Amino acid sequence: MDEKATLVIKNISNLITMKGPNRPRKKEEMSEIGLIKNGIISASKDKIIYVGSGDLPKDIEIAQDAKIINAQGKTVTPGLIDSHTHLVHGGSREYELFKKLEGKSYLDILNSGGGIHDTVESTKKASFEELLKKAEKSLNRMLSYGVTTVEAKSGYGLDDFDTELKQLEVIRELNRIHPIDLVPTFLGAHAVPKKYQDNVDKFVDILITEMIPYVAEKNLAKFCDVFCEKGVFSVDQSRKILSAAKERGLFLKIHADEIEPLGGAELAAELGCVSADHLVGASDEGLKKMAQNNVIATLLPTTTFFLQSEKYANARKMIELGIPIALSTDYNPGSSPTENLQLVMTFGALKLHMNPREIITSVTINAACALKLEDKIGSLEVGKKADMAIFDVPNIEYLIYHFGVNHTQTVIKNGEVYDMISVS
Ligand SMILES: O=C(O)CC1=NCN=C1
Ligand SMILES: [Zn+2]
Repeated sequence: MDEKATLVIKNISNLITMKGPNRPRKKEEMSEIGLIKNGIISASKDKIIYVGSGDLPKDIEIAQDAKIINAQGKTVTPGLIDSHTHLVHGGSREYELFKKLEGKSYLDILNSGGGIHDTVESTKKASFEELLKKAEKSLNRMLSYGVTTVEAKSGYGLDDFDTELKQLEVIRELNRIHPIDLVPTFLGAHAVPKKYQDNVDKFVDILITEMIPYVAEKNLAKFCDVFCEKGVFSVDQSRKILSAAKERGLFLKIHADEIEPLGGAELAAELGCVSADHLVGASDEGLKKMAQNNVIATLLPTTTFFLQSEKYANARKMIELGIPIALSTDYNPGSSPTENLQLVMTFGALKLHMNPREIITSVTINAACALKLEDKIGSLEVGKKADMAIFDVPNIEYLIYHFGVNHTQTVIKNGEVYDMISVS
């Protein structure tokens, strides 16, 4: 073999490879995680060159300056993937939490001019540098949780296109300077701007004729997303926006049926969205159509928790129907102010009743598929990116069970080693 090993992780008590087809895993496949006991994995620079058990084959030469890590008693997984975040934003909305505790709903606050509109103001006022520094701090936290790829949306400029573009340019700069790989999503249709409250269709036209063509032409986003929700964008308006984006070559995502069962799941199936996200209120009909059209369900249980709802997305029904599940933080200042994807995994168990293997699948290969990156990441197989997390836990069950703390010992990103302090 001509590539020298620059990294070897050996004596891995639990090596979770996620070996399998490079497509969204569904039903029982979600419980097949490619576990190797006493595993060994090796990389040459940023690519995986060997995965197995025991020792490296004799024909693999180890470079003089290779990093050798002993993972006895540890669990190694593919780098975790957070496939739905509002990473780049100004300000914060801690005061909103206490309004909700007084009984105000998320939509009450939004429709009375607060919520997303407050973050729009803060993001508009924030400089490029301030947004970059704030997002960089969150990315460092995400890396510390074992996350190696993150989707990041615009959506706090709305009709102020310069602010939408500022967000997308911050994401592009973060991609250049930070180890984590970011995937940009245009979410100009995140809320109806105040000045278009009485003429929503006018704003829809501006999105379709001006913003989306520009974002697509400048290659500033891979996905287009829309907040399809009662009092935000209707199914028809969402259809127009996403259809225009599809015509311009963007892949599609949709915030669907987060609070009210509007028909976002049905629309996701109709348009061939890569993923439909939230789905707390999704209809049985909509879920069936998603299954028939291979739409991934990206579930965001910490959002449901933070909105103090007792009704969680019906993950068990979705898995039964054959819908692939991804899990994500939905990190944002209003409804899920946490970067902790490990905590989301615990919610996957306690609130979505998923088993530990389904949960690992949902933050690795299925999340990679939700970003159309399954050929590069999401499993530990020869030729894929050397993106891995070493958790200081005896097995994946412990990673999910001992919650609210950070179990990461080391993160490997593109073959580079980032040691974290971890107390299991
Ligand atoms: O409130 C926010 O800033 C983010 C969000 N968009 C749709 N649901 C939550
Ligand atoms: Zn969201």
